[in-house]
Amino acid sequence: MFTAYTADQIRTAERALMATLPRGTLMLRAATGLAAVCAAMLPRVYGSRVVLLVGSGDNGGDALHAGAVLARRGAGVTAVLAGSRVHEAGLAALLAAGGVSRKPGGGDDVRRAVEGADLIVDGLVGIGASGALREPYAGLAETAGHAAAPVVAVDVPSGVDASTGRVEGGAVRAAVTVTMGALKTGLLVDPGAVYAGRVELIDIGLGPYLPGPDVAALTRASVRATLPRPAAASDKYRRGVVGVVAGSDQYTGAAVLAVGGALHAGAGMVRYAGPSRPVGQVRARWPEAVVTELDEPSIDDVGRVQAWVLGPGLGTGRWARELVLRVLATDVPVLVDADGLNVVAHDVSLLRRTAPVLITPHAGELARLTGAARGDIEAAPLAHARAAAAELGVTVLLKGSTTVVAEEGEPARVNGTGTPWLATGGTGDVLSGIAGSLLAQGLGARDAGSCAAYLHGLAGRIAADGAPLTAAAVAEALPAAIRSLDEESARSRLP
Ligand SMILES: NC(=O)C1=CN([C@@H]2O[C@H](COP(=O)(O)OP(=O)(O)OC[C@H]3O[C@@H](n4cnc5c(N)ncnc54)[C@H](OP(=O)(O)O)[C@@H]3O)[C@@H](O)[C@H]2O)[C@@H](O)CC1
Ligand SMILES: Nc1ncnc2c1ncn2[C@@H]1O[C@H](COP(=O)(O)OP(=O)(O)O)[C@@H](O)[C@H]1O
Ligand SMILES: [K+]
Repeated sequence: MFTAYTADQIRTAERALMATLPRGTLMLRAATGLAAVCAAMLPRVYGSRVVLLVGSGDNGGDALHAGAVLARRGAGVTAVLAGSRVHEAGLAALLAAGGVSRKPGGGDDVRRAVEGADLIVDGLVGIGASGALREPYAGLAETAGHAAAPVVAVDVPSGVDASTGRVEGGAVRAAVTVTMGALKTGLLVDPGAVYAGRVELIDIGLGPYLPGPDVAALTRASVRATLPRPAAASDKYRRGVVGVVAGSDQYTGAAVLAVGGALHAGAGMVRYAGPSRPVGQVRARWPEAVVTELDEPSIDDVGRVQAWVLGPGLGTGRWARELVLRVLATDVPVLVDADGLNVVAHDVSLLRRTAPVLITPHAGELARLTGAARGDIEAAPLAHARAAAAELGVTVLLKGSTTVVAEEGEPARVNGTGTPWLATGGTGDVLSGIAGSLLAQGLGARDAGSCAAYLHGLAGRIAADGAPLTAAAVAEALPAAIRSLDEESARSRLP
């Protein structure tokens, strides 16, 4: 499991560690690691042109010391000193190594240097930043964004709030973020995660001083350890039976896709219940599913299940409302998605029940549930998922380019295994089938949601492989995704 922390948590840990070490030690550890990542990104260090964007704090100090290392190896290093102050020891080290410094006000000089660079190091601000980038930092971030060279962000991309991932105004778009001591929450959640690129973690000895994490991200190993596997004595009932109440005569595909996700995620059996048209399609596509055609909105004849998937393509009329009431009245875990959420939006007290509830909204669906504006949710998904979990008393899986799973009293989980190719109709239906299947196999709502998001993202990558995917292909790629958990190499932008 990767763990990540807020800026305050990092600062407290750093202070405790620093008290045990000679002054300057931590920055030299950080700068040494940073220089190594930079060097590895250059075809050759000798003769390359490196531009450091340097702010007034220790983030700039890291960049300057790393620049000194690169200059000693023969790189031409130019530091653009953007702040009213500068880290004096860092600047002295750079100049002693043969680097040069410029002021951003120096006409076209700085722009030309940035545009002609082979590598740009963003040391404007780190965890000491507050609010939107001010000038001249904001202008430099924009200039760097137009340059051809890759940008390495020091600790966090400047303009991204390290604690929340919020971006007010502009921010540096990094190819790689070299983060010191521990991951920051803002590197894992949207929109910050989009700006961070690949994340490299430099160990500066902070580990023993860190508190419990703010958020966590599953790894291949943690998913492998959490996923239920059939034992020698398993039978289909003991592996877990999942019921799917989805689809309508208008939306038949959602039923097919949710059942497809459920079938490929390891449940012993999938029961599907719906009206005649989706029933026909589910039967034709998935002969493995046990299907009940409903003449009335009742689940009395569907048989026993260990968890329900409720909502994809269900519609929002009387039929749907009745089914939502009946499924939520059972005493097993329920996953509520899509139209199921649109139905309960009229009365969120329906979600208060003794057995677990996992809801899987995208930002628009969460907006309908909580009354928050969709744009506000997209700007701060973690905060909104947490607030919704507390307010509604459920586990919230908020979908997006990174997915957040929040449950009151627990560190939130974040997932970034997906690919933008997943932004296509029906992939959410597959996700609900996967998560419901894991609930039926006995995982708690937080584990079921976060493992489902992890596997869905991995299956999306396998299905896409650099080209458009279909939601059905994501369901079918799930076994390959589960098999790949045993592979050494991780398909992740995280360390
Ligand atoms: N502590 C440690 O042990 C270690 C720390 N390490 C490193 O130190 C970094 C933290 O350094 P830090 O605390 O000096 O803060 P930092 O992020 O450089 O910037 C603060 C200054 O920026 C400014 N500023 C703020 N907001 C702004 C805005 N919106 N727009 C423009 N300017 C803004 C403001 O300056 P002012 O405006 O007052 O001139 C403020 O004082 C950390 O991220 C890591 O890289 C590593 O070496 C490992 C060991
Ligand atoms: N840019 C993206 N990067 C990674 N995953 C994405 C991206 N956009 C969407 N997704 C994922 O695709 C799925 C879309 O689900 P949803 O919005 O419910 O679509 P639908 O209702 O069409 O099934 C979610 O799992 C979401 O996390
Ligand atoms: K930075």
